[in-house]
Amino acid sequence: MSRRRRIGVMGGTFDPIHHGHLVAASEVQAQFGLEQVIFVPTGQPWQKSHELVSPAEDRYLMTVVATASNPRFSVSRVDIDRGGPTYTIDTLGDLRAEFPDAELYFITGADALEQILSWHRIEELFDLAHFIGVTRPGYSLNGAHLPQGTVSLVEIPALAISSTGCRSRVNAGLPVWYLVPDGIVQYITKRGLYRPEPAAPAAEWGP
Ligand SMILES: Nc1ncnc2c1ncn2[C@@H]1O[C@H](COP(=O)(O)OP(=O)(O)OP(=O)(O)O)[C@@H](O)[C@H]1O
Ligand SMILES: O=C(O)c1ccc[n+]([C@@H]2O[C@H](COP(=O)([O-])O)[C@@H](O)[C@H]2O)c1
Repeated sequence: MSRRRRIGVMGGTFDPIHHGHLVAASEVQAQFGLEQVIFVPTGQPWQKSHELVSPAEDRYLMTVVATASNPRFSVSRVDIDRGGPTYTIDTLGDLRAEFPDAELYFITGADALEQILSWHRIEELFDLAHFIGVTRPGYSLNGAHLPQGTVSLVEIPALAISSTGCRSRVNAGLPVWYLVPDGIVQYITKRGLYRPEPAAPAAEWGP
């Protein structure tokens, strides 16, 4: 009997996307034999409403640039195009409609997994996808608070990189080479992201 297609979903704010995200997706892809991993940049991440988040189009384009070289990676606009606050229940609903014959594997770092019970309509989420928690330096990986059988815990190479750290470094004039892919360093510079002065709105982009 043939196995159902397995598709990974890597949701994130990706402000900016960094090698921690890419290694997590790559490791889970390999360990679970996923046909592809779809990166899904958030629209408005409602639990970060107190934080200044870069325009969705910048985060989307950085995600496209960072994943372009891996044939098993792709990027979805579902959360951005839906508009409003992003809830994973909607992300998974849209992706299930797009891939009705696939099993979905939603990838989260240990920090996100700790908070998952605060997510919107959490009790329904576990019916839509299998959850994979990956190790992240500074956080302990534990699924004891979650219903049995809903989450797999996976050890990945430890990369102590965060988007917050990358933004702070750019803001302080420090390099982010090798923390993010080369194209992302160039994108950040070109768009003036994370500098003390705000970036121009996407509508004002010139050639
Ligand atoms: N270094 C890392 N190792 C493992 N997982 C990570 C790492 N960085 C982020 N993740 C996971 O990737 C997903 C998306 O993360 P997100 O885009 O919020 O990045 P972040 O670095 O946590 O950002 P910020 O510092 O702005 O909160 C989350 O599930 C998060 O736990
Ligand atoms: O559904 C929710 O209520 C919910 C709350 C917080 C985070 N999430 C999702 O978790 C993923 C990582 O989010 P973040 O904020 O750590 O970048 C991303 O896909 C978010 O949409 C989802």
